[in-house]
Amino acid sequence: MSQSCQEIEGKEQGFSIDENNYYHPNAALNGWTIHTCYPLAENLMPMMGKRISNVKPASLNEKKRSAENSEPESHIAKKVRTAPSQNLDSTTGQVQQQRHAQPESRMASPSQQQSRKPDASGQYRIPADTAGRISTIVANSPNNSSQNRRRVLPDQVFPSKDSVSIRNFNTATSSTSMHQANSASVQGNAAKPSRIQRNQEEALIQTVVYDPSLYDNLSKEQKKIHKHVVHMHENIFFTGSAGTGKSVLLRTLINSLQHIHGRDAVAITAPTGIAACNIGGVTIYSALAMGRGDKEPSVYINLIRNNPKMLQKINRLKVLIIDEISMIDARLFDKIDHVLRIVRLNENKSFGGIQLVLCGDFYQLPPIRAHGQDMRYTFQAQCWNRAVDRCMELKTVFRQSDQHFASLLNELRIGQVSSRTERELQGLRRALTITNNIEPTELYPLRKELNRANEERLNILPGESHTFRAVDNGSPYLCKKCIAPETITLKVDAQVMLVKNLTPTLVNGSRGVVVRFATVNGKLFPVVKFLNNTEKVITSESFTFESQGVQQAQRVQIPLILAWALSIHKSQGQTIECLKIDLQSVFDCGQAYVALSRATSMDTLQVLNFSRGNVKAHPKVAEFYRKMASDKCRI
Ligand SMILES: Nc1ncnc2c1ncn2[C@@H]1O[C@H](COP(=O)(O)OP(=O)(O)OP(=O)(O)O)[C@@H](O)[C@H]1O
Repeated sequence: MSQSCQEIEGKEQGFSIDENNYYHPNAALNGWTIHTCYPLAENLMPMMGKRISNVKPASLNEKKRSAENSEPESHIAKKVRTAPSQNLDSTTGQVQQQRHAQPESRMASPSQQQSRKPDASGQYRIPADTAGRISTIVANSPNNSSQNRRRVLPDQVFPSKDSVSIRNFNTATSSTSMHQANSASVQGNAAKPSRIQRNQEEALIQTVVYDPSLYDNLSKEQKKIHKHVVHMHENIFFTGSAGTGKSVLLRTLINSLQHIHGRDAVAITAPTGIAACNIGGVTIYSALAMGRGDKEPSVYINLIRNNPKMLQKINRLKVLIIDEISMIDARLFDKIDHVLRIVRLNENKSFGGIQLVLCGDFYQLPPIRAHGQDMRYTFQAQCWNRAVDRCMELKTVFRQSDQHFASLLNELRIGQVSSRTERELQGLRRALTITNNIEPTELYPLRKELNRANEERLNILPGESHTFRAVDNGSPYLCKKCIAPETITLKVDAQVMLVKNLTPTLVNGSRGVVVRFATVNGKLFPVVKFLNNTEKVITSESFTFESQGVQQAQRVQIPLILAWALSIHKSQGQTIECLKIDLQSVFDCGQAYVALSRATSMDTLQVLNFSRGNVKAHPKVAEFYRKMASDKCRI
């Protein structure tokens, strides 16, 4: 009896295992070398460094194998993580052309047998359990082209003709292991790779390590969107009210997509610096070298064509992620579509064939538009219907556990506030109690209001002032747009907010209070105690600005802003524990909703000047969501 995993893994790939557990590679695979073995890999370890040609794996203990077969996925994953990496040192041969071999019994499981048949769309699926167990990398192209590589995630679907790179992504040590495999390859005996090949491999190694905990922590509805984006490669717009976990899902998608396609193939963008910073991206304008986005498409097309580096960068893109899509003007969206189709020489495909992942809530802040321009949401763009395959809506609110508060916020979202809700919100005028020496963050619609509020609070503090000046390089225009201020004056007890991710727990938006100043390398820096009780010396960080693929400006400054008061604009996308909002001068659609929905509970929310009159939702948005609901686009 001979079974081939060809059907599971891709058309031209595969090997057979006969009844004696001998591996018989297909002709196309003859000569490939196994480099890295992770899980279940006691049986594969002896194969490392050997070419696939009648290699006999170490025999498996049948009992153990059947026990493993019945183990849940998470157990398997644990094994993966603890696979002994020192064994990898023995690897020799070609780079990362590796083969996964599974025991016969596993391959014959009913779910996998099922998976050998293409689904309705003619694609093949690696079942979740198989993907979790797969341990090595496969490349079936003798050219060893990195384009032929893809990572397999649980339940991933892929076209049968694809070359599939299978790698255990469950291990945090995977990049190290790849590196080991790679360096081992340099010692290889057979076809020693050239420097160019090695560079290509190095580029591949830069790929992102998959973090399984991100996916595991998603809710069912979030996982469903993940599947449509990552495994079905659809152009998706996903939405949901504030606090439904859009950003959390987006971060997971970014991790998965970068892991699969490589870092450079995924553009992570947002319309504003702070929103981009929130997801570790750049503004859409800088990602696509579109300046302020106010010129004709032909200008950008020429600019990109005349910049080989930028052209290469854009041609390499496989996914374009745009967060806070509600703030992108329809005209800009159409312009991006036009430019990408032309520069990528793929005029017939929306966005030049790049997969779109759009995220946001159109009930929140409206598009950034030039003075006097009419409001046009992205869904009003000419290319919207053509470009977006599916709209999906998250329904479970995580930010507010109090259902009453969540439904009250929903009234604000759609701009239909009952008189009872109005009374309730007007009753939130009382002052809040101060915890941990951190006072409520105040939100204002206008920048001048918040600057005034911050300065007033700083002036009241008795201590000595310390001013930190940025060191700028390059374009002053870009430096001015930096999220970190040109100068910031601090005193002990000043309330501050981080504007850069420093550690997994101290991220952009983390708030704290300056507790003292400390000298580091002869310079004075503030020591901040954050809400989570972590104390950290905040030293200077570099903020860089890229345009057309090259760095245009750099600002070196401590990544802090005063945070007694913030603009509603800057607050979008944040969760704020203790909040004071003055709605007197709100002027735009969605502002009141965005401001109030930052709060986690009514107990930690103070609202001044609330009236039904200053809650606005745009009728076009309401119509769009009504249509979406009637099209049954939601989850
Ligand atoms: N699957 C989940 N399980 C538990 N908590 C979650 C989950 N997803 C998100 N959260 C939590 O919900 C809160 C809001 O999440 P997030 O900021 O991603 O929401 P959002 O939809 O992007 O909100 P906004 O539209 O206001 O930017 C965060 O505290 C986050 O940790």
